[in-house]
Amino acid sequence: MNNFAEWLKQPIKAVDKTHEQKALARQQQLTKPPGSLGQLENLAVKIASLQASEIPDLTHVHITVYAADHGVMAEGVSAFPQSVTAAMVRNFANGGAAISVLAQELMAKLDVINVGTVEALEEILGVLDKRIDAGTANFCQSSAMTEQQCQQALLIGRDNVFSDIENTQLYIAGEMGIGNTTAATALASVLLACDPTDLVGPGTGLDQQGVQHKLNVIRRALEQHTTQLDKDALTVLQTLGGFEIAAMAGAYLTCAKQGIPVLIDGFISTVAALIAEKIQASCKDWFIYSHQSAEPGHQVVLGALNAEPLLKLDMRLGEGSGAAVAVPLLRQACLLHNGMATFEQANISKGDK
Ligand SMILES: O=C(O)c1ccc[n+]([C@@H]2O[C@H](COP(=O)([O-])O)[C@@H](O)[C@H]2O)c1
Ligand SMILES: Cc1cc2nc[nH]c2cc1C
Repeated sequence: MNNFAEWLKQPIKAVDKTHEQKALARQQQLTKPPGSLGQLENLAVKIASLQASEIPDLTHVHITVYAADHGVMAEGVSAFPQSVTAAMVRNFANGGAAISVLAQELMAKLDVINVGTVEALEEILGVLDKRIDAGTANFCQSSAMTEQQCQQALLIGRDNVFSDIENTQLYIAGEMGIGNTTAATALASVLLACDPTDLVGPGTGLDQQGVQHKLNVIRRALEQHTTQLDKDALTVLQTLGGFEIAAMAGAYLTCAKQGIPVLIDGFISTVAALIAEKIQASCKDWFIYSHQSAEPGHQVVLGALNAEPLLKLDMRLGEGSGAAVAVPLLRQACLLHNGMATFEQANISKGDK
């Protein structure tokens, strides 16, 4: 049995129902009309049960941005050139990207991992070089990844979760990869058995004509790989995915196996969550969905996962930025849960009902 197969077969950790009940009971005792903190109550209960704790705590957030390039960029599927992926890796490390700014404010640990940019980057302080290849292959011509590459990418995500697991109270995976909305759209349309028209969108900013071309490219790829795409989720991932998408799926599965709550970001991150869920269904018990991105397919994928995103801000940046923006809400939900007085403590009547 190799490393990968052993990891894959490890079960997903069961969520602690006792702490869910305890947290629900506490919410009923806090000095507020029951339910008046709305979704913040559900969030606190969810985090308390995922952390199996009476005092849910999100001081230590681990954010990892996975960056990679996509062979399908040869078909002209993005408003931006491929070189932006590598340039943004430098920007993450220099502190100038949105996620760099947000992570600093949250006092989160920020990792940047190069899983496969076309450009072989110089050694950059703050960037982990785990480059599998110079981008994936163009999935209009062949499978995006070999089986071995796909496994390697999943395990990069696994290893990143383990790298700071003792300190991690919440994990966020972000991505950077010009062209990756094409890969994510193709993956989701296969995994959800829907037409790519229902999912395809502008990504970084294609016009209507560009979106139509992107749709045609995706259709061509789906026709080319019909036999492969009829197989399991791992084969679908290998055929149409990206290194960063596979790494995120590997990280999500590992969090769910080890019992670490995950805050999911935008469209591409949610497609990685869908892949993880297709591999081991109960992993989604560990997921919290931060926001609904402006990319039209996101709503569809969230719906398929029965997910209720916390925010809808028309963001469509990726990098884990939407998830980072939602962290203060989660923290405030925990603060209220832990810090508010009970009716008994404050000597206030609970009312008749
Ligand atoms: O997170 C999202 O919902 C999202 C929606 C659209 C685009 N993006 C980001 O934009 C890049 C992919 O867009 P594109 O048009 O090059 O496929 C990639 O780096 C993503 O992080 C991200
Ligand atoms: C500038 C830029 C920054 C990004 N961050 C995530 N995806 C991105 C795409 C572009 C184009």
